[in-house]
Amino acid sequence: MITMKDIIKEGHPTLRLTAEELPIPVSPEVKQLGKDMLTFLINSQDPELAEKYQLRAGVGLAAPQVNQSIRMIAVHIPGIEEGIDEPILSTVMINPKIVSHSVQNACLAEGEGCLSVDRDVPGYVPRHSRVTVTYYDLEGNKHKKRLKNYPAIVVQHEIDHINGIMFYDHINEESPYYLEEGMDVIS
Ligand SMILES: O=CN(O)CCNC(=O)c1cccc(Cl)c1Cl
Ligand code: NI
Repeated sequence: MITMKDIIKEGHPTLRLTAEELPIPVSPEVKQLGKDMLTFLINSQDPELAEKYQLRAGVGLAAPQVNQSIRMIAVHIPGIEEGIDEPILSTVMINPKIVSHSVQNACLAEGEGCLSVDRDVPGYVPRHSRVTVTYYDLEGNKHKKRLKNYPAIVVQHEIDHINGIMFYDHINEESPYYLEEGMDVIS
């Protein structure tokens, strides 16, 4: 199982690489890694397991964060009523690609955090408010999803990772809470 010791931290060169596209269908090893990444997220959101294995909670994870420079991400975004209803989005995306996006930008009111960054980096992270993403699942099926709000933000954070981008690269250095015209602040 993936635990915090498997997650590389900022300064590790792999986090700044552009990850390799994967041939479809993926190998059994890549399939297993994808499943392990999703399981990590589910475990990290379970208070008992998180405590037991000292996991920091995450709603997304990208393969480069476990030192695999391949274009695979996992997202597990719980429903509002934690544990009661279906997660909003729970899947592994292979070769995810933003094929279109809104002109409008959005950011999370609380900013963003990253398991590969052991420090708080305050500030708004401007991203596309809405995205259309194509990707392959672990079985090799192609999908196209239109995302908005929190799921759209999380998927963009993960796709950044496979392109060697960290969330704080987007924060305005002079004025971290600068709000661009028309920016949607998501809370
Ligand atoms: O790349 C994934 N991580 O680093 C996992 C930890 N961060 C989060 O779960 C997280 C927290 C806040 C906003 C966003 Cl967008 C994300 Cl993604
Ligand atoms: Ni991250």
